[in-house]
Amino acid sequence: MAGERLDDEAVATALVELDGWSLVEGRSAITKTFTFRNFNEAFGFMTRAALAAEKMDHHPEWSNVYKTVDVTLSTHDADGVTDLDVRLARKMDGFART
Ligand SMILES: C[C@H](O)[C@H](O)[C@H]1CNC2=NC(N)=NC(=O)C2=N1
Repeated sequence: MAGERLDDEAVATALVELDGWSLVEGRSAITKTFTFRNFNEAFGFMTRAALAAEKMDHHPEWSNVYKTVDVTLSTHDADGVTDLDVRLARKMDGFART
């Protein structure tokens, strides 16, 4: 279900089309800090992302402080970054723009 783990080079290629994501040092995962105007926007983003994640059956590691949301994506079943992470990252970027 989760698909193949991408190697670092494939992840780097995938990161090019994403906005502001980077590779986590020391593990196969990608990360981004989203900063919003206020808590309401941050939590609205989390709500949309949570519903999308649940629909995909693919869940983020994340934390929220006031108007920032720190997100790390990795596929635990594959022990690394897969296409699912790239797809969820793309959706999150879309939710953050609206
Ligand atoms: C049983 C269930 O489908 C799996 O445990 C799913 C749930 N959500 C998941 N989320 C993430 N990020 N990685 C996974 O491997 C994963 N596996």
